[in-house]
Amino acid sequence: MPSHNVGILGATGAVGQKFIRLLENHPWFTISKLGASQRSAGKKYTNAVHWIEKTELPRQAADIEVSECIPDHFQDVDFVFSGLDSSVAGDIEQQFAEAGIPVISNAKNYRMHDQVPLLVPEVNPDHAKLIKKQSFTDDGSGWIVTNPNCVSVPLSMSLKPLAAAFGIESVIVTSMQSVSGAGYPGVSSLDIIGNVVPHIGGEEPKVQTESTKVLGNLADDIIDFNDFTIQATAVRVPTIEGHLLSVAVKLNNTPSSIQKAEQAFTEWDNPISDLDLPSSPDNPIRLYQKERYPQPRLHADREGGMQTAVGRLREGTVMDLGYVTMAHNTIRGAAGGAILNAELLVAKEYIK
Ligand SMILES: NC(=O)C1=CN([C@@H]2O[C@H](COP(=O)(O)OP(=O)(O)OC[C@H]3O[C@@H](n4cnc5c(N)ncnc54)[C@H](OP(=O)(O)O)[C@@H]3O)[C@@H](O)[C@H]2O)C=CC1
Ligand SMILES: N[C@@H](CC(=O)OP(=O)(O)O)C(=O)O
Repeated sequence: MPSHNVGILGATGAVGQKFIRLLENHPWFTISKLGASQRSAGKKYTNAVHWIEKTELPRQAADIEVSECIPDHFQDVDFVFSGLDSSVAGDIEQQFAEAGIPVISNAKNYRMHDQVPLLVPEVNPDHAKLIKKQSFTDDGSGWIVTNPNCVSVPLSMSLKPLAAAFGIESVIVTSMQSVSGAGYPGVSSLDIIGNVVPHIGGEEPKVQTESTKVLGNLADDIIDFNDFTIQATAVRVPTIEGHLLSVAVKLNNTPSSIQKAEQAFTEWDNPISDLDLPSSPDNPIRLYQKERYPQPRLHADREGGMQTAVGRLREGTVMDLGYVTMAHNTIRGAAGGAILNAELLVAKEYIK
């Protein structure tokens, strides 16, 4: 696979740092530009960033001079990843796409746009075709692809096998979200230590819509959203990484036994397994049988933080099934998910 030069917008943020760590020694992508706000521009990355990753700041990134997020400064990259703050991501990402620089974004701004794929490679790889409908540039060179919110990722991944086997009518989900989801410095320690905060601003509407787009059907260049309904409650809990979701689901066709529901997970075929993408987990969904699993501290890092865990699968009393699911919010739910999207788009030759 040819090597690609990439830029990172929002490189100094919590998600930007995760991009830098995950791209160290990436076989296809080399970081050549880093962008952040005026506050950081002109400084060496090592002096601009407050590094919060457990691993050493990669040498190659440490010495890069941070640029403002202006397309002219990024002319030598093949595409950019965006971990920008959503208050600025909309305008900046549009400017890059209009300048003919593809944007693989983790921000929420374009997720629900008609022509923007909301991609989870194992769930809706075909939605990438929407790229060709975008009109940021006359020649189609600039476009935007997004990944879903860090709750919508494990929700979509875990619903996919059930949707394929039984169809989904409705979902009730409660997400127990780790503090890293709020970035750095994030939630005040006085609010979260020894406590649970039963509200995360703006989160529930995203969770209630994004997975119906991800699980929608693309026909004639239009996504027909899946018609299941979702009721979401988003809660901040004092874990550090890994969002754990409690899910209850009503299906169109009730499985005849819990074993049939288990089979939906264990026999589900990963549609991109043949592509051998560098960040692709061997087992994108792991079904745990132990009643006390999955747990954020024990399992969020499995398969490089790219695996979605499912457990406590059981018959429901009000709905058909209950289960829990969990994924690493800043890897699978953010930077790692965006990198997997980029790998898919290289393999499918949207990025040349
Ligand atoms: N944390 C998480 O788990 C997840 C986060 N996200 C999303 O990812 C994005 C980033 O989140 P996070 O990393 O936590 O946020 P941070 O606040 O940690 O980082 C924001 C980044 O945006 C840059 N920035 C801010 N203002 C400007 C500006 N005017 N021009 C250019 N760059 C600017 C900052 O640069 P500087 O340092 O110079 O200020 C910094 O690099 C958000 O959209 C968030 O919603 C999505 C999923 C999960
Ligand atoms: N709101 C999420 C993180 C986030 O920034 O989500 P989004 O990418 O949808 O804005 C959390 O707190 O865990």
